[in-house]
Amino acid sequence: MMTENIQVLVRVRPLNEAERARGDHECIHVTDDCRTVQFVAPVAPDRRGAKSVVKALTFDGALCGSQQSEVFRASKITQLLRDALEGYAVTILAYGQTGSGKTFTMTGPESLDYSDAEQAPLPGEHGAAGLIPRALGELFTMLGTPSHSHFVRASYLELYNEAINDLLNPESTNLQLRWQAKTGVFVENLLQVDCEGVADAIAVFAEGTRNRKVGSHLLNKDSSRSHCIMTLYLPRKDLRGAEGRICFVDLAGSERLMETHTTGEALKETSHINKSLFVLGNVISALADPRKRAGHIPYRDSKLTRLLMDSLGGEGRTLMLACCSPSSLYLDETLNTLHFASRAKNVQNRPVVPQPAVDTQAMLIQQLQATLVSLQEENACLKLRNDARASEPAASSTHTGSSSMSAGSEIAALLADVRQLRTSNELIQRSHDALLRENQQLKTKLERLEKVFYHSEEK
Ligand SMILES: Nc1ncnc2c1ncn2[C@@H]1O[C@H](COP(=O)(O)OP(=O)(O)OP(=O)(O)O)[C@@H](O)[C@H]1O
Repeated sequence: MMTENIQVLVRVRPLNEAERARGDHECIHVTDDCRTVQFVAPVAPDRRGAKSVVKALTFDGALCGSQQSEVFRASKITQLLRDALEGYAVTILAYGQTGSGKTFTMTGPESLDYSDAEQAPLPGEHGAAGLIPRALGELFTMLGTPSHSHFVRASYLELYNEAINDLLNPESTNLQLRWQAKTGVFVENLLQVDCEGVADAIAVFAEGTRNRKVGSHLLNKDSSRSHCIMTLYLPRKDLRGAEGRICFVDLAGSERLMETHTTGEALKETSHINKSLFVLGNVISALADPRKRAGHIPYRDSKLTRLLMDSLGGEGRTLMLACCSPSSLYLDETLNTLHFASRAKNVQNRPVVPQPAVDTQAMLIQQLQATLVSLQEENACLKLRNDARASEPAASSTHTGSSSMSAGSEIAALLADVRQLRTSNELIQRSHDALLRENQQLKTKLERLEKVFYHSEEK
């Protein structure tokens, strides 16, 4: 099976007003090759007294500035959407310290108002729109409206204090993670909304974004307090092939409690955020290390990593957007992000389009149904011919003795055919019903087995 490393793109935002006013300087720099990030790393003083050294890390891409269209291009979203339409599970994951620009990159600036689903700006209307609205626009440009090839359904969840909440149905909280052979890990009872066109998809995105938990602290006045995942499911209309999907993950940012002066409920939120990011770091470290890769990977230590199992070392295709602040004040956090991103680059996935299991029962039922329909048609045809013959004037049927004899025997033969067809219709109908019952029993049995398997896995 082909392996493929997680793709990593680094985005360095510009210094903000507060940082400039404070006199912070830029401590990282993207070089002209648009792949390398240079930074001044502190080291223990050497004999000549030097305390820092210029280092560089290379990624699949690196950019700075505020141009959203550049991020869209560099992320190769069009190709990723094509992959998802083909049946792959694609994930785009924004990672970085609080205030580093994850939400700006995924959604857009605060000035873009998604608070009213009806009035939400459509992609193309605003150059500052982030990756998600742009990807929604691109998807429907590719599919056309209405789409003839795929259905599009969307879900939007947040992971807040280790509880999964449905952002499209705010009453639906603390949802459970389940597992089944066909889909792997999934969130039970998570609402999936049909999107017929880009306006529907943007309205869904706006509704979920409005319901996200946002808080304010010293490093970011609109800080995400939860990890959010918007997923587009893309089943084919002809029911052939696997259902692809594309997930947009906007992680909450790690933060230093001392600096954000966090207390009370916010302190609890931050501890949960930091803990799940810590587990994410452990999972990435284990997967990035060829000696540990084959051993135990601690996915089960947090819901976030369980949700991302397929994207990290699994069968999906993943792009990580590592967001960084350039401010010298946050050099430590930025170096953490860059080293995390560098490890993530070594994580290998094995992207495959899952082959739908061949359901022989279903195929047999389909064949029987087709036979039944053609027999019914034939039957109706024969009946018509039969009725027509029976109503023909007697004169014409008694034209000659022998022709009357042959017509009579033909009718008798036809009636025998009809009787035979009726009998075989009934037999097919009965075996069809029996197969349906058997199929239902097998499905119930399979669900029971999956539950047992899932519970034993949980233990
Ligand atoms: N590339 C950029 N260009 C201009 N402004 C940016 C850029 N990235 C981020 N910003 C601004 O910086 C601030 C923080 O960004 P954002 O809220 O996206 O950070 P975040 O990483 O999502 O933070 P948190 O983890 O706390 O939610 C916002 O005011 C945002 O508009």
